[in-house]
Amino acid sequence: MSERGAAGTNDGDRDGWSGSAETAELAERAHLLDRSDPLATTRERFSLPPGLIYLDGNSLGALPTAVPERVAETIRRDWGQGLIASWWDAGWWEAPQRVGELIAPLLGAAPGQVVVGDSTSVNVFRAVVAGWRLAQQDDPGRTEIVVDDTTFPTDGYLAASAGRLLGARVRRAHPTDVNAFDEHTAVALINHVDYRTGRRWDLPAVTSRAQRAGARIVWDLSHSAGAMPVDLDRHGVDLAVGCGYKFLNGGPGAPSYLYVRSELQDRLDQPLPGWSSHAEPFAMEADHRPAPGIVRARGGTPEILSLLALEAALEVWQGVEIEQVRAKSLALTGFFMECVDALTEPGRFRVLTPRGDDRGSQVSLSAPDAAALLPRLADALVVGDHRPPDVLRFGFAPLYVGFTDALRAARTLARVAGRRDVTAG
Ligand SMILES: Cc1ncc(COP(=O)(O)O)c(C=O)c1O
Ligand SMILES: Nc1c(O)cccc1C(=O)C[C@H](N)C(=O)O
Repeated sequence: MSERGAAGTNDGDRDGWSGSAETAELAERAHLLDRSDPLATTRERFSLPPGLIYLDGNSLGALPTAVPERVAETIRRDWGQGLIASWWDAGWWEAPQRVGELIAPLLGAAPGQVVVGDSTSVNVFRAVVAGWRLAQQDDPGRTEIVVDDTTFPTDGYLAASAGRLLGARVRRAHPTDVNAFDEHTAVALINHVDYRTGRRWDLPAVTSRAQRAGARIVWDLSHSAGAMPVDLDRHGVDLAVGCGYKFLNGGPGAPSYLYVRSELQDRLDQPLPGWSSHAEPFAMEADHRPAPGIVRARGGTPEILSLLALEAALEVWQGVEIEQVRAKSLALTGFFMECVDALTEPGRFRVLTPRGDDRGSQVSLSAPDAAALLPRLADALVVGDHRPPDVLRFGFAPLYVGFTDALRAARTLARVAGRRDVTAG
């Protein structure tokens, strides 16, 4: 469980530094950037421990202030008093579609194409097999599932398992490989942002390459949705999935979302149908008769408590444009890289994240002692994470992280990494 150790104790000097002209200039810029930040006030919509610089929202988003009361009320009133009637009276039964409609604008999806429920892993499986079956309907001769070779592990594991069940060959390919897909490819599963390096792949180009080869495409948007526009409808994406607990702040284990392009829904043959995806769930028929529309992508009983926590969490997006979020995300990550360059010893860290706009909302640095630095950062109230063997990841959630936070994190990093002159004491 190497994930442990990220939560630190609140002690020690957190801001100390020498105050050189260079650092003073960075501080001044951070201050000005925060002052002109149109998203500066959205931080008030979150409940964060005082003094903490939380740079792990790409793994577990922060707690929106609306969530605790909403969940408590759902438990006390709707479960405690309403009991079984709450499935209808409190809108529980429709919640997977209702929460899907709240996420849809963040994905660039018109209504009726997003449903929420089950884990991302489960929906990866659902989408890959559904994509395979859609491809087989058009061309039963296709034999391959292609997975990007930088994928988050769960996607690779599930594609491999789907491959064994379907009798498909599973092939790894790099997302920039123009020959990644061919006449054998039935479905491709690609991560929009590489969880390790923060590199963003070209969704329109990869989608069109896959589709030109006659394949169906499934995007895993876990590290992009909520941090940048993804424009699924505009780019004609077939299927997409993603986590509810990262940039969507739905809480630990929040249900995931599944997007199915409307034109494909009538033909969707998903591998995990349940009574809740049935056209008449309460008819209790022996055979599954798929519901029309996106409901067809549901499974069993929805996980109401976590679904409604996610629904309350999505209130933080009121009045927020995803383009503003992207602009701030690029500015924040760019500023952080600049601070790391200026404040840490040359060569101490290698920046793995692209400096161009082909990046997500995180900065990954490699150093041989990355694992040892993480708890020291946490002790100084800077929370990032570590991915083996040598990567330090810092996620920048633009709704609650500011430029002064980015500078403070870089200064703290410089100090724990041994830069004595960045310590004032
Ligand atoms: C890109 C990506 N896909 C899938 C997952 C797995 O999601 P879950 O464990 O919630 O099923 C994660 C994170 O754990 C992820 O980063
Ligand atoms: N889901 C997680 C969890 O339950 C505990 C710790 C981390 C996670 C993560 O989401 C990891 C994340 N997908 C990653 O990008 O590494």
